[in-house]
Amino acid sequence: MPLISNSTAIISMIAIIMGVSGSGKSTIGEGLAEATGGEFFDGDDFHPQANIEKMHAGHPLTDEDRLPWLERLRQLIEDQEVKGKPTFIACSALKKSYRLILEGDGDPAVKFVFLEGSFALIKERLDTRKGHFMPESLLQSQFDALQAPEDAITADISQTPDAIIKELGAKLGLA
Ligand SMILES: Nc1ncnc2c1ncn2[C@@H]1O[C@H](COP(=O)(O)OP(=O)(O)OP(=O)(O)O)[C@@H](O)[C@H]1O
Ligand SMILES: O=C(O)[C@H](O)[C@@H](O)[C@H](O)[C@H](O)CO
Repeated sequence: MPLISNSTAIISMIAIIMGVSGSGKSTIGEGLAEATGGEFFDGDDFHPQANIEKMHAGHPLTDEDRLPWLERLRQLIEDQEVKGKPTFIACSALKKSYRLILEGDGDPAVKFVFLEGSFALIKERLDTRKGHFMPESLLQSQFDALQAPEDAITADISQTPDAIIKELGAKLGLA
């Protein structure tokens, strides 16, 4: 389902697909990358192992835990900007202060895409997800930490993945 209708390369579009655990960041980010010929990165791959182990043990991360992770993701963003390909990064980016780190000094290439959904719907999805390190028990702490962005592109996650990808492709100017 190619979204880009012409061969014009999208220069430095870095979309941070954000939201609580289980909101669909990886599913949608991978789908957008596939649909646009862009690149997808799972933010979890940039966590220190200690963070993964802490979450797996059922403990929420602190601002201090997340700082090195966010700094590594900012470096990824800067590395990707020179490639001139659409880039999609799954990253919870729960707080405004985290988003300020990711967007550097107001980097115009960075766009936040907020996947919005209810606790009940996301809990239901996490209950059926298998083989992931993140326990469903941490979902409330994710909502507690979430500071919804005022100026992000948003999508209602009660839709199907395909419908969300199509909607976001258009909102990102990729269709
Ligand atoms: N729009 C959707 N409709 C139905 N199921 C969905 C949708 N989006 C994602 N899912 C399913 O919900 C679960 C969570 O999705 P996903 O792992 O992509 O979320 P995530 O935000 O990346 O989670 P985490 O932050 O914990 O890695 C998966 O089992 C996925 O298949
Ligand atoms: O900021 C955080 O608390 C973490 O990054 C979590 O969001 C996990 O990365 C993700 O949800 C599990 O895969």
